[in-house]
Amino acid sequence: MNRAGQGRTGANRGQERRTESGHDFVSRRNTQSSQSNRGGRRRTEDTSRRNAKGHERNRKKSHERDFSAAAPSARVREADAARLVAFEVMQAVATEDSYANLVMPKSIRAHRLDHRDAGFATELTYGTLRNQGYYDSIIKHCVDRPLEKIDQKILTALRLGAHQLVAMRVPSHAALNQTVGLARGVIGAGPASFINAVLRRVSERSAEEWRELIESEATDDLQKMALTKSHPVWVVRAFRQALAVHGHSPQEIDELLDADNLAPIVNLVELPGLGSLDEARDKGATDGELVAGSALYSSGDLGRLESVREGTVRAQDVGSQLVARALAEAPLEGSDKKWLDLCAGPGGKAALLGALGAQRGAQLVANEASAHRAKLVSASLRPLPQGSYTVVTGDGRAIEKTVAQSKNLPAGMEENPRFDRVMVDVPCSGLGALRRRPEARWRKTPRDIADLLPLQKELFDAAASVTRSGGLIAYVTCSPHMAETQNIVNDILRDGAVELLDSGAAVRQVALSDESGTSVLSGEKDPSFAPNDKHPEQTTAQLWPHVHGTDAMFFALFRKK
Ligand SMILES: C[S@@+](CC[C@H](N)C(=O)[O-])C[C@H]1O[C@@H](n2cnc3c(N)ncnc32)[C@H](O)[C@@H]1O
Repeated sequence: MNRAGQGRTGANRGQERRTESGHDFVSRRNTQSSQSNRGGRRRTEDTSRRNAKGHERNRKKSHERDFSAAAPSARVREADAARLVAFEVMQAVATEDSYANLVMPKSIRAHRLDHRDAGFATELTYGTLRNQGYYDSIIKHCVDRPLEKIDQKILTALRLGAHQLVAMRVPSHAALNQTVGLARGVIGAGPASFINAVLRRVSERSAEEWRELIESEATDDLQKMALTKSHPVWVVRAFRQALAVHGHSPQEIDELLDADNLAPIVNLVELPGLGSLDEARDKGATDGELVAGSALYSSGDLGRLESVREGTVRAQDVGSQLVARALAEAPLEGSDKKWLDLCAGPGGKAALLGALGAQRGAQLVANEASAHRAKLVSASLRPLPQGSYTVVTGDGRAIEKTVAQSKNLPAGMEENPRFDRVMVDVPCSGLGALRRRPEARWRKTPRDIADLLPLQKELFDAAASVTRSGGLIAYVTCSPHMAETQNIVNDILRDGAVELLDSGAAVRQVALSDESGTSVLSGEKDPSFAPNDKHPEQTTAQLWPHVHGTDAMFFALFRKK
């Protein structure tokens, strides 16, 4: 006789587990569907329940739900692996200052998540990190104490639960039971019942009702935007100012913040002369629309591409590709054999620069202050021809000394090196890469930016001091914050050692062209801005996630006098 549950296949069992755990999800917040969802009341009008295929059936109203009706013996007592990964990564970010994008792949591997569960864990982690400020505003309504008084692990579980309830199409019972199960497994029974009570309160309002409530609490438009788009107020203010300064309407701030809250598609670059995107194309990659040699890849694990494993094809934001190419291709009179990347770690731009240089017989010195990151630069440059590059470790402000003491410079560079092209991609706030490093917005403060400014200027000065007369220097930051961009440029120009070139033209020139031969970065997509009426040809260039689909990369190209 067949007893219930007997005779199920492994596949059946997997399917069942997924349905219980709610891993058949669709992200709701910050997507087209979330916007169209706004009009609908999830709780009060929607009385159906989703099955594994996403069809809604017999969904009960919130007060009819039986979240805790399960007998104690049937309650989830353990974390499912995907939520455990999300919890671990969130904790590492909160307590160890870790970067989610570095911890996530390791945790996914350690817990052996399959492709689908890895997707769930990634969406859960990144979505929660992006919208953390918004979820905290919601959680504040559901607890009886300030959030600072809540243990970090409990807060992490609450944020994860809030994201599932408010923004993912995880059935509410699964979001609640599984998150409480996670808490029971990794925090303890007492905290789990607190989390259960708080998340039940979260689930009593629809996503739309929460949005209306949180918006109604804002004291002005800026705060409203900061609350609902989940960015700190000071960041919203800085972005709005940067948009205006770069010739955009401050109204675009809405689109910019939305773009920051969307996961970027992975961009690939083939190292010129060394790699080919053909393998990636065979696996579904499509050619990039902004720059040659790039492709968009959304077919999962990059490690399955041999070209990626060998390092000749790499994941790299298109903004980074554009600025590296813009420096490499900008017109230069005279010698063009010695190139320098002053702040090279982990080596993304250095690899592209080095490959472009090697095609023209130029040699690259890649410097990095941190020994650990210098190793990453060496790994990144390994596919380049031997003798075409050297990695050195030292404070960029002492580059002259570092180069003079280096034992393994490319031949011909030993004595009094003066460089022809120099990249200064300064350490910065990273506010331009919030799509990829969602936690940075909560971690950085205006004070951090103020602390970086002297270093940024000093690194540029050191770069200029080892550039030959007539040589080119690119000042690059992955931030649109005025203090790190335009203000530094003004400081640099005040010293008079360099002149600003048409940086926008340099970027436009390396972008793809349409059928009529016009750069795709013209018109509304032109990244350049002329700050000076007397010299309109002297421009800086700012890329934007909502306009170009890139990181908010800033580029200013100078010529040494
Ligand atoms: C924005 S990242 C560079 C990114 C790199 N260009 C790439 O595309 O992969 C800045 C780098 O500067 C390094 N750095 C920080 N302080 C430095 C200093 N005083 N001298 C040289 N490099 C420094 C950081 O360790 C970091 O690796």
